[in-house]
Amino acid sequence: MGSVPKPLVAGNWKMNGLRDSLAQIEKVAASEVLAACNVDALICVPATLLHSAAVMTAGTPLRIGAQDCHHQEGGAYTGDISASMIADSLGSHVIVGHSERRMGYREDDASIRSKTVAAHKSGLTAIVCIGETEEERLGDQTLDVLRRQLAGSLPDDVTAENTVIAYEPVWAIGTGRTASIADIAEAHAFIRSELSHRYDDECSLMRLLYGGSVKPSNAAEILRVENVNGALVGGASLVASDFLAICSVY
Ligand SMILES: O=C(CO)COP(=O)(O)O
Repeated sequence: MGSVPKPLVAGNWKMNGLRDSLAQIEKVAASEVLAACNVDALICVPATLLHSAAVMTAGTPLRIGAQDCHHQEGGAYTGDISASMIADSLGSHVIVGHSERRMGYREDDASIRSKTVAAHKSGLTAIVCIGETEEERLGDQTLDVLRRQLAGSLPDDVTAENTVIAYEPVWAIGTGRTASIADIAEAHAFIRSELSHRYDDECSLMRLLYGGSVKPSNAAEILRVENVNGALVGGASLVASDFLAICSVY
């Protein structure tokens, strides 16, 4: 049985950041704090900044990724970008199935699965997001939702290198509310067990990130939970010092 890969702290800038925000990327990439951490660090920027950020961070420990991709390589899909465009812009990862896209663009598990396949075909690591709404949690449906999203969003041939799962309870995103430590532990143990039913030992060790109001003040407690192998960080990833403080838990 292999060992769990190095933890990953991934930032998701969402629809934030103009060219002058690249200064934050530069600070993170050049930081001695980051060089001293035992962590993989990644920031998923808007498509407009992807290539500049990737060029700026070449040769540093910081990787650059995108926030969504189309499932097709190319074609008549106005406004979309493909996984091969992300790879061509030197991005290494892409987030798929974020709840803001599941809800805002009605993306379903099948379309997220095709995006994951497209990401892998272009050599990208897919960060596949899952998570329950507040209504589903209150209705005691959390584990059913996670089981359904995992089953539907993941292809059969994933590996621990090309796929990362991000558990983001929808009600904890951007709200300042985090799930309780017990709830995070339960969800992550459940996800790990679902993976181990479906995949071989090596693969079921893929990284599981927690996301939802992670910030410097709560990161240490959350990242210490068993089966939490890193974080997907929204708001706190926009400021280099906050992002670095989260990375430095490792
Ligand atoms: O959605 C998130 C990351 O993908 C979490 O966002 P916040 O950290 O701002 O709550």
